[in-house]
Amino acid sequence: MTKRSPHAMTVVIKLGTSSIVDEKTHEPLLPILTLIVDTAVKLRKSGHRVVLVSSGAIGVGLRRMDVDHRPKHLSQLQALAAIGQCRLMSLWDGLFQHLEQPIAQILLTKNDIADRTRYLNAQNTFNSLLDMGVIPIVNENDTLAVSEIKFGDNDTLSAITAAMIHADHLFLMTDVDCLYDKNPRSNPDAKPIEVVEDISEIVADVSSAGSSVGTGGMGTKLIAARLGTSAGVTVIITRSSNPGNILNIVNYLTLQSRAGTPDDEVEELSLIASSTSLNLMAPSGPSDGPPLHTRFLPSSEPIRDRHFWLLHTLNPHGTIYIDQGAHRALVNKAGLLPVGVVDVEGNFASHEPVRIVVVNRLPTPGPDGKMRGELEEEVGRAIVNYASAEITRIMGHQSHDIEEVLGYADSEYVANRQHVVFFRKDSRPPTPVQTPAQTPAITPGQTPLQTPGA
Ligand SMILES: N[C@@H](CCC(=O)OP(=O)(O)O)C(=O)O
Repeated sequence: MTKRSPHAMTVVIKLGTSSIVDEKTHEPLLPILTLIVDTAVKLRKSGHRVVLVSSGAIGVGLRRMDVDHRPKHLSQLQALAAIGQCRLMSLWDGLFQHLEQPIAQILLTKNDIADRTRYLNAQNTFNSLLDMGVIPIVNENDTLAVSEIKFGDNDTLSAITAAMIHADHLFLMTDVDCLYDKNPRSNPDAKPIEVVEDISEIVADVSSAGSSVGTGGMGTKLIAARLGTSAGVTVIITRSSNPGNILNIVNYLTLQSRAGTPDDEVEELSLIASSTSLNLMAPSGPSDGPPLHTRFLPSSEPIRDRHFWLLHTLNPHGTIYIDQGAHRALVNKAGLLPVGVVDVEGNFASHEPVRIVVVNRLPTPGPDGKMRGELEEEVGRAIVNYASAEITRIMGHQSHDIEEVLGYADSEYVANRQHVVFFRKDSRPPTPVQTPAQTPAITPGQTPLQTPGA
């Protein structure tokens, strides 16, 4: 087992398909992979815990089978992923082997972690591997995943992984340095966005699509940033062709977080930096400081563990509409009583996750100033004590009537308070990923962000 340094950070590095294989030839991009391996091992040697989230199975499979284009059929994609994943891992293992760094493969589907026990098992396995000094390499289990149980893109998978293991930093490596306030290609005065404090305040131009072999793009990175920061992870977008930036940024952030700590500790960190051939005092960015990147600051009230799991890893099976009184009661820590339920949608069983939507029946002025009779807002998620058919029968009733209505009463609550979780402003789930042409701005707000591709 490796002894943990007091300054050890847990760092997740996500590499998309376009950083792993050439977009046209699908040949592995060995220079980038080698530099990532070098960086990951240096981080390990500095005492940090490292997880790689590596796409590329389908890309490597395309090369192996000499197929030019990503096929449309799911079973063909899954077959290519099965072919490519073992070659991808053998590529990583070969490179890490040179530096005597053990690795492990973890393949996940959303279904694997929707079950609480399996989620905890995955978390324990990650922790054991990290304690053993191993670098886990994660990918979606493409061969098994169908749309209902898919994370969909590895940006989201990396954010869920980072949240699960309480990572300090998540690096989303991409083909641009950072986000800009304007498109830098057409606006020479475009300024890099270095720090994003509140992701819900920004409008993102997400027209930078993913590569022709991957599924992600800048839109999914912002979604991942929202997920990661809500769980207390600092999310960083930086250029994948220069993985050495990761070391500089981690050391910069470590020093920054220890500002005001005794000199001997800072000296120790500087020694770590110099042992990894870094000169913290010599900036490689455009101004004093770390290399160019966009850093999304973590929430000061992170949603972790059970609450994160409930909000983000479960696909809701239906919706319960509640009135404002029930909402107030939930906010004040009471359970959800049937009397506060006004409608039910979907077909779900007891103990399944559902959306909680508050219905405001009082006429209220809409954003355009016009009065609206009814406003609905999804406020959170819950695991219910009753099935949809049962809730439809008991809604609007007092709890003491449940037995009379159903013939039995398993609980006085439709959902116990500890099984209800509310979204915070920064953690509301995003709308499903759409194609770039359809993708709207992520959140209405003040600051437009752009990428050079936009
Ligand atoms: N799991 C898939 C990759 C998913 C995907 O396309 O992710 P990305 O390249 O990050 O947009 C694979 O290994 O090919």
